[in-house]
Amino acid sequence: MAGGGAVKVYGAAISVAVSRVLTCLIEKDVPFQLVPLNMAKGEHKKPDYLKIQPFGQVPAFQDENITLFESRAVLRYIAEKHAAKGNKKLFGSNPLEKASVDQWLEAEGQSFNPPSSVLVFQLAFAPKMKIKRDETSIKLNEAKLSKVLDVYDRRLGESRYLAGEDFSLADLSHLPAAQFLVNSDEMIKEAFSSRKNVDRWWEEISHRDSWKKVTEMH
Ligand SMILES: N[C@@H](CCC(=O)N[C@@H](CS)C(=O)NCC(=O)O)C(=O)O
Repeated sequence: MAGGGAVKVYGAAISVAVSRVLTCLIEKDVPFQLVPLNMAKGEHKKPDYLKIQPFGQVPAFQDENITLFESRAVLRYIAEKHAAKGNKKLFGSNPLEKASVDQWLEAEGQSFNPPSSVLVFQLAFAPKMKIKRDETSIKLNEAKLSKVLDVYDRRLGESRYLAGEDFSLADLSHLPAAQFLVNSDEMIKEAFSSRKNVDRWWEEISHRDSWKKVTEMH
């Protein structure tokens, strides 16, 4: 993956926000180096790391002398900087297409992510960490996620992907959390598969080569 001048991504591929960035780099054919951090030992809270990710989270991203954080901002940067490389359709090609990608990328961050991130923790990580599941929170967030999926199902009845006819950053951004959810809970798997258009969309995006490569790194 790495080559001379490769960009650096700090964190582990298993992390949702890190694998979002890795998928984008693979789609764009941009060589990268994954720099592991030992989060169990709190390396993400050490002063040196806080200089590049002041919130003490992963990923942090480094391209020559610039550093960035916030995975969705990093996606936009990679797609703009490497507009002529790899998948050229990830971030649209005119202001209106870009606005549509941005709109659905915001929907992922503002509407899909809040319930999904709670559910990923409760259903995928808490059991491994031997933390007791919070059933009330699971029910509440499953209901919130269902409402979001209803909106997606209607939208995906009108267009092949969320932002239009091409796979974009907006679809890509959903992959990591959605994969944890459908893998770890039958009810959520059913919430995806019982919605015809969401089901078709999920089958299509989750089988992309870029995403398969990232899941192999998990
Ligand atoms: N909004 C941030 C979220 C990053 C985030 O939540 N990272 C998690 C892992 S997926 C993390 O570092 N958690 C450890 C912590 O918050 O201490 C982004 O998209 O980059």
